[in-house]
Formats: sequence, C-alpha cells, structure tokens
Amino acid sequence: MDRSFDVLIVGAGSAGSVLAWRLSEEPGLRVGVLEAGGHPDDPDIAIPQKWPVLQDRPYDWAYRTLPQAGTAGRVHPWPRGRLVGGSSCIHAMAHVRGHADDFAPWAEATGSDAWSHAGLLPSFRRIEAFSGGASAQHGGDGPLPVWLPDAELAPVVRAYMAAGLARGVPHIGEHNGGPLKGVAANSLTIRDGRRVSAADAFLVPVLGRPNLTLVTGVRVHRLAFDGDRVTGVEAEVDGRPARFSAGTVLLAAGAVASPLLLMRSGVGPAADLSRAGIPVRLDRAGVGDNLHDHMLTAGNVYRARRPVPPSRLQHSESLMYLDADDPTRADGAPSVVLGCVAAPTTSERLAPVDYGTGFTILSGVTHPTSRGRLTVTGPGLDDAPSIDPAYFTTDHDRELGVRALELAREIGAAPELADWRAEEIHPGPAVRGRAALAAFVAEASITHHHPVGTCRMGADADAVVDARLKVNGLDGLHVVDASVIPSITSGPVHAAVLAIADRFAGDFLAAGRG
Ligand SMILES: Cc1cc2nc3c(=O)[nH]c(=O)nc-3n(C[C@H](O)[C@H](O)[C@H](O)COP(=O)(O)OP(=O)(O)OC[C@H]3O[C@@H](n4cnc5c(N)ncnc54)[C@H](O)[C@@H]3O)c2cc1C
Repeated sequence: MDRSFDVLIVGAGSAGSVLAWRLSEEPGLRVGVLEAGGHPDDPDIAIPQKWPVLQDRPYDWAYRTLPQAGTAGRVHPWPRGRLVGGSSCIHAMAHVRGHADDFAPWAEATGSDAWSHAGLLPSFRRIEAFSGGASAQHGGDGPLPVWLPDAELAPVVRAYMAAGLARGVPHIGEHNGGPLKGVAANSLTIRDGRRVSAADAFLVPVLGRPNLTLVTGVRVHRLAFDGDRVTGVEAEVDGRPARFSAGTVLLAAGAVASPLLLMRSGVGPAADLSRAGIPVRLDRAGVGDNLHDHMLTAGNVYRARRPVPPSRLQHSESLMYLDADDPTRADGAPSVVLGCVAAPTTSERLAPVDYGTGFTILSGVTHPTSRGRLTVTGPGLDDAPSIDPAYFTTDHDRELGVRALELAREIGAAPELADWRAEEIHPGPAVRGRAALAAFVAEASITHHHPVGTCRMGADADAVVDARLKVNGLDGLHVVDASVIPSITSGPVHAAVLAIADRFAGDFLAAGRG
C-alpha cells in the first residue's frame, strides 16, 4: 500500500470527495484519501425516502449532544456518515446554496473575496448539472445532478405551496437562482430516483486516475509533526498502527471530527487538552469553538382528512424561506424557514402520529446566534466528544423560533390546505401565547443536521484557519470542510461545503502548491 503522498486528504466525505476530484486533475500530484469507513453496501442508502432510517446504522458515527437547557434538557442525536461519501450518504439531499448575503461575513472575516458569493459562484456552477440547464447562475454539466422536481411533488406539499402564495409569499420557483425568500420545491441531488452522494458524483468516477489512491478502513488518530510542520498522520488499519506521510495534509473529516483530530494532536484549548490527558502542542482556544447548527421545530402536525400518499421524493419536499416580519418581502436573506413534510414528524417528546395519517409544517431560524463548543474528553478516537451546541441560548433564537412556529400555523390553517387538514394535533389548539409556544419549541425542536463553525476561517488571531484555510500556527495543514464556515448560511449547508472544497482546490493548484 502506498503510504506517501504529495497531498493527503483525511475523510472521503462531501468535501473530501470534491478535493480528491479537483486535486487529482493535476497528474503530477500524488493524492491520497483516507477514510475510516468503507464503501456503501446498504441498498437503503440509494433510496431517497429511506434517509431518516439510516441513522444509527453501523456507518453512522452516531454522536450525541450534551443535555441542552434550551431544549428542555434534551440530548440530541447527531448522525454523521462514516463511509465513502460521508454525511452525503445519509443526508436529506436538499441542495440550497444560501442567499448571496450569507457569504458577505465570510469575506469580511477573512478579508478575501474568494469567500464572497461572487467568489464562490464559479464553484457552485462547476460542481452541478442543474436539471434546468446552464445559465449565469447554474452549471449544466458538472458531476453532481441537481434536480428540480415538479410532477413528483406530493399533493399536500403543493397545497402548502399554494397557501404560501395566497399569503403573498413571492414565487421563486427554485432555491439557487438568486432570490431565496419565497415558494419553491426543493432542488435535490437525486438522479433516476436514486441518491447521488458526493462520492458518487466526484470521487468514484475518478478512482481510475493513477495519481489518486483511496484507502478505506483507516482510522486517523492524530497528526504527525516535524516541529511546526505537519508531515502526515498516525492511524490504525485493521487494528494495527499505520503511518501515512505527505507534503500537505487536508483535514476533511467534518465539523465534529476535524476539530477533534486537531485536539487529539495537541492543537486546541490548553485547559481542555490537559484535562483530557493530551500533551499541548499549540494552545488554540478557537478549535471546537463557534459551534452552531440549524434547528427545526417538529412539528406543527396536522391530522389529514384522507390518507397522505407516501412521498415520491425525500418527504420534506419544499422549504419556504421568509422574512419573519413580512413574509411577502422578496429582497435580502431570510430570517425564518418553513418546510412541508408529507408525513407526521415529531420530536421524541411528542406523541407520535401514524405514517400516512398526517402531515407536518416544520419551522426554524435561518441565522441562529447561539454559539456552543465541542471538545475532547480523552486522547483516543473512541473517547466520545463533549458536544454543546448551546441551542436557543439567545433571545434572538428563542423569539424567532416562536415567530417561525406562528407562521407555520398560519400556513397550516390556510384555506388552500382545507382539503387535507382535519385538525391540528401538535402543538394543538390549546397551545397559544408566547410562553406556551416557546415551551413547545423547546420540546419539539430537532437538529436540521447542519453543524458548522468549529475551525472557523478568519483574519483575526482567534480564527483557526486563515483565508487560504491553512491552520494558523502550523505549516502543511489545512482544514477544508464544514468546520471552516464562520457563520451558517440560510439553508442546508451541503452545497456550500462542496463549493468551499472546489474553491480551495482551485486556489491550491493555481498557487502552484500542487
Ligand atoms: C441526517 C442528515 C441530513 C442532512 N440533510 C442535508 C440536506 O438535505 N442538505 C444539505 O445541504 N445538508 C444536509 N446535511 C448536512 C450535510 O450532509 C453535511 O453538512 C456535509 O455532508 C458535511 O460535509 P463534510 O465534508 O464537512 O463532512 P462529512 O461528509 O461528514 O465527511 C467527513 C468524512 O470524514 C471521515 N472521518 C471522520 N473522522 C475520521 C477519522 N478519524 N479517520 C478517517 N476518516 C474520518 C468520515 O467517516 C466522513 O466520511 C445533513 C446531514 C445529516 C447527517
């Protein structure tokens, strides 16, 4: 097995797959990819409707948060894919770039236009094959299918979209064409009825390149150093120690695993490392900090008058982004989101409702201001991390969470849904007023599965990576995944993660570092 590379990518997930695709385009660059899991072998992964049942299967890292005061003391399961394709093998396939304004703070934080919307647009275009064809906004022939369904939408979802339009919400038609506030079906990374993971799109098709090596079943424990220079990784293959060396290491292990890997290597908050029995190499308070995520209130559930046919897509078929103060407003980034699920969706605290007998209007806050942190509890890969997303710890998030639920109920009560709605089950007609709704949000919120920010990019001293995503204070090491996002985009983050990896790879090659 080849164990020496020019560039070593840790993690064959969403970002790792794009990095492998782009960097191995350069034939002179020997690229290695190390992945803890194996190739997907569960046929359910490819079936879009099955995504909610993939969690806790053997290829899920199955993290858990600390009990959250903001969600009535609940512990939240945090699935993350441990297989080739990473979390894109278990995610919900919605492709939403975010609003152009979401990226302005990234450019401001780094002082680099690379991370502005204009800087990322070429990457958003390059990675996709949009079903609507190429345009100034869209790519037509990239590796990743981005499909805008129409006839396949569930009838109850159509009724919800009609209710939005009747309320005066703008019609935008799709989420990635410019405006984001409005009514649209979800664009999905599905082709011919099957999930297309990042690995399916980017990595697997180029595995024949002679300069690209993917090694599966490699558990990376920590980085290897020569002074301040990272020279490779120490890992475990089939239970035996293994060492891989490289001129440059790219961490693409995701927003949970990348900061943990840095910390296991002695790079992180000194007090945490010492407590966990890890020798401190570099005291970096920012590693694991700035953790944030989107939450969804699940849910505002309605009993249906008639059987709700199973979704032909991935259940949650239409996200509606809104201005919380004026849902008819079209300009700028949204502050809240609603989503219609053609099935009952509840948190573990609510009474479940039988499949086929109801539908849900989810609601959430697009730009939460709550910030938590994650950290190590021990020196080993199997020491469960301490994950504290600090959900709903700001007035902003609590107030907008309630407002989003009010808007969900307003749409749910609309005449356009009268053919479907028998009665509201959750929260239930008796739950009225801000205090009662806030209590319901705490009991009913679930993660939207978008943790980011734990190795944030920036030009300030506390940033973990700089504008080129190089880890501050170390040479030969970059982080390129969801961890570098300094502030979350309006919607699901997968498209942004792919664009970050594409943009990084282009700049890396252009700088002659390949
Ligand atoms: C259930 C769920 C639903 C979601 N739905 C959506 C959605 O609909 N739309 C959307 O935009 N986003 C969605 N997301 C979020 C999105 O999938 C992630 O943000 C994105 O995939 C993160 O990409 P990444 O490259 O940062 O990490 P990942 O894709 O998680 O990749 C990290 C890789 O690193 C590997 N790895 C980690 N540690 C080690 C180690 N020590 N040694 C070796 N390998 C290691 C992992 O096994 C994994 O393959 C969802 C996520 C989940 C979990």
